[in-house]
Amino acid sequence: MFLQLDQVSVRYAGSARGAVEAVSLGLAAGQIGVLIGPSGCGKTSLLRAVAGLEPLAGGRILMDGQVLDEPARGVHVAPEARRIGMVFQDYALFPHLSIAENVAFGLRHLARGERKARVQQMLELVGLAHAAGRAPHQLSGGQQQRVALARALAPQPRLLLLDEPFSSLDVELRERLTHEVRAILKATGTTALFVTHDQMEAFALGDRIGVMHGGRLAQWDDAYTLYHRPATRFVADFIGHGVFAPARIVSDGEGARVRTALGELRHVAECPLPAGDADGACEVLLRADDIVHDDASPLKARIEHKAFRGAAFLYTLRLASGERLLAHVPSHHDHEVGEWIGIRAEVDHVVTFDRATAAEPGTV
Ligand SMILES: Nc1ncnc2c1ncn2[C@@H]1O[C@H](COP(=O)(O)OP(=O)(O)OP(=O)(O)O)[C@@H](O)[C@H]1O
Repeated sequence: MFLQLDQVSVRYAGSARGAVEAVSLGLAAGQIGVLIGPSGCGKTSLLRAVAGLEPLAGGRILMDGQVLDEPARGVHVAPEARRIGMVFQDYALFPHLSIAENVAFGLRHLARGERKARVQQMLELVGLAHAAGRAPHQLSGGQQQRVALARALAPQPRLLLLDEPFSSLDVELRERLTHEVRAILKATGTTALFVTHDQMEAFALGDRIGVMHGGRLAQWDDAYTLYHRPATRFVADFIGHGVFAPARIVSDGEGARVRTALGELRHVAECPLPAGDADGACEVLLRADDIVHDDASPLKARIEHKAFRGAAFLYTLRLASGERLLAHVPSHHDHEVGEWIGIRAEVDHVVTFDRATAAEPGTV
């Protein structure tokens, strides 16, 4: 792995609990990793630790085989010696310097001609060659953030760290820039680690996504696995829309199935089933896209709430038995709150958990 974190912990003075607790992850060269999780879960602290800006309380960080931090052996490579680039939320361009001068800022070690060529190349990469002579305030927020990216990439860092780089931009621009930035990072073969709290951004950007919770890394996987095979109840709850419904695992001559209020679910082979009770009691994750609106279905649910999501409605439904469900329904099926609609479950990945207890194993 190009970037390797082993059991990394960060603890702030005066705080009983670690901001980051024993996090291990690996990122191959050229891969993009994304850390997501609720506010205060330790994403920024972990990113700052990789940058060398926070000392480790334990564990070690390696990049390209070199130990950057290992407190047990007294190793700490200074931030400026790591060749790590950073991009933050608030552009942080120098207001009194032109766009070209901003990009040239970290290139003082290069000869003049080479520096000029690199600046030109970087500005072309982010599509802003025409703005080289302008001042930062003459550019839009999205353009300024592209300059910040060009400035961070110009010294050819070994790793790029980006902390919520799009969070001050509006949704549409954010989505476009997310794709652009991924394309730029891939074109330059840059290994990068992002922090975001936006799932869609994480899915669009990350080759590997880490969900953090209470300082710990709950799961580190590709987007597909994270969504379809969440390792913990917290991850299942945090990613996507869904509910945990009471269910029972039955196993006989026909193989294992999960019996729910929506009928029996098969396709359980991919996901490990919990040990469960002796009688197979468990909870099954039913995502909004597992519940299909079907007028012909004998199973009916009452619409309790609906939220317009563009192409689809997110319906909150209630079965006659009292169970609550969420369903994504194409928005041309515009039913009223209070109406009963036919539904059925179409679950390709059946994910079960032990029946809810106060605390989930493996999380804090
Ligand atoms: N400089 C600091 N001194 C003391 N405690 C800190 C410091 N910085 C962060 N913390 C605490 O460490 C924990 C993790 O904070 P961190 O900023 O890493 O979380 P985050 O996931 O990035 O949050 P957000 O999404 O809100 O930015 C929090 O409990 C926070 O209050």
